[in-house]
Amino acid sequence: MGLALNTTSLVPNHDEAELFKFIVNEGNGVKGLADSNIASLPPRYVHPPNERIDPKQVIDASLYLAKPIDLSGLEGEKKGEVIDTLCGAAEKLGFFQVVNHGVPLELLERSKKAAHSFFNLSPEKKAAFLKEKTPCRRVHYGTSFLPAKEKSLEWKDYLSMVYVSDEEAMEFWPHECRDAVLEYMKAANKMVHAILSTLLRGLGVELDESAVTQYAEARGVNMNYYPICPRPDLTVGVGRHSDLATLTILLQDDIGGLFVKVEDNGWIEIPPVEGALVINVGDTLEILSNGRYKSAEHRVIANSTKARVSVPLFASPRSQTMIGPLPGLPEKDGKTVYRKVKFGEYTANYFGATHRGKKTLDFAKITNEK
Ligand SMILES: COc1cc(/C=C/C(=O)SCCNC(=O)CCNC(=O)[C@H](O)C(C)(C)COP(=O)(O)OP(=O)(O)OC[C@H]2O[C@@H](n3cnc4c(N)ncnc43)[C@H](O)[C@@H]2OP(=O)(O)O)ccc1O
Ligand SMILES: O=C(O)CCC(=O)C(=O)O
Ligand SMILES: [Fe+2]
Repeated sequence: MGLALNTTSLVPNHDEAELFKFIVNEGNGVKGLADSNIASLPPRYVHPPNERIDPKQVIDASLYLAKPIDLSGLEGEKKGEVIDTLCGAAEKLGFFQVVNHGVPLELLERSKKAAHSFFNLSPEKKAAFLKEKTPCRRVHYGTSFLPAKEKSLEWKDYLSMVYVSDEEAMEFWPHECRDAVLEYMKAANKMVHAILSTLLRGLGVELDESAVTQYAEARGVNMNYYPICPRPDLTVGVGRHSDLATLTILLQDDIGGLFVKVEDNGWIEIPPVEGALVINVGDTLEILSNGRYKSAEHRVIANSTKARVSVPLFASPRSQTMIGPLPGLPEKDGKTVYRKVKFGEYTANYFGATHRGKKTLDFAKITNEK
């Protein structure tokens, strides 16, 4: 369907329902809107000023962000230093970047290209993966986070793929990206295990290898697409949130726009570094660590000159796995910050409400600390 857009005024008076149908229900996405050469931002994309980043809030990243960590050091004589840096970064900011991570750089390039290939498909082809139409509930395409519940929409389309088996992925994931995504996901396994094992052991409690494995045995990959935006200053790419999983491994391109919250309502940008992967602590790891490692609040801004892609890989427990502070930690810490919850229940709560910073953690937080 074509969409008649008023391209003259700053915030045109679109018919909101028609716009929603075009973007969300018919699967044109925000890319479909951007491709119709809008010169201004529809009101549904305008976020309140307190949800946008004021440049005055942006702080020098080097005050908080460690230099990219060379993971090859985990196997050499500097092992102790690398372990301390990883644990320190997870504790202080909850975000860090890694290089020499073992994932071939050529695969990172192919994964970013695969994301462009998928989002450049015709709206009809992408719409075949909408939640209501997809032949497999573990793969779906969408826009924003929870469009039906959100007052203001995010300037982002996404494809979400939860991995269960090669057979399912080969049959149901979009052909344009499935091979690169599967290879990327598998090539990252060793790194994911090494980072998680290091962080959990850094907590100083007894832990066997199977415990490390069970907290990161499930895999999901998203591909995010942020089209060129006429007014990035008025909207958001992804709203303030913390991630659900144990660890997120984020592949970003060279455009930038990912910001992490620090003290006093300041925000730092995670700058694109060629060949590096961004790692962040998710809610699950904050819970497992009894609050020691920080599931940092982050968000993405849109861009007025280039379309951005990112490919987050989520490592999490299976839905039936119970998550709570690791045995021995509450005793060691002298307090219990989180209760035990089934990961599937935590997931349902996470996806049940719109982005609201770190509020998702309240579901498992013990309010009167014991
Ligand atoms: C979009 O904008 C975003 C997103 C985000 C943040 C994103 C994330 O952090 S995503 C993290 C990964 N994604 C998810 O977990 C998606 C949420 N999950 C679900 O909706 C469901 O878990 C499901 C994927 C739809 C599966 O549901 P269901 O089929 O009901 O699952 P189960 O009953 O648990 O399992 C059925 C069956 O399958 C087996 N199984 C399930 N998962 C796995 C797995 N990962 N690996 C292997 N096997 C699996 C399970 O064992 C069951 O088998 P049975 O034989 O027992 O039947 C942030 C910001 C944004 O803007
Ligand atoms: O695009 C990015 O850089 C981050 C996206 C994100 O935070 C997410 O998908 O959870
Ligand atoms: Fe995120």
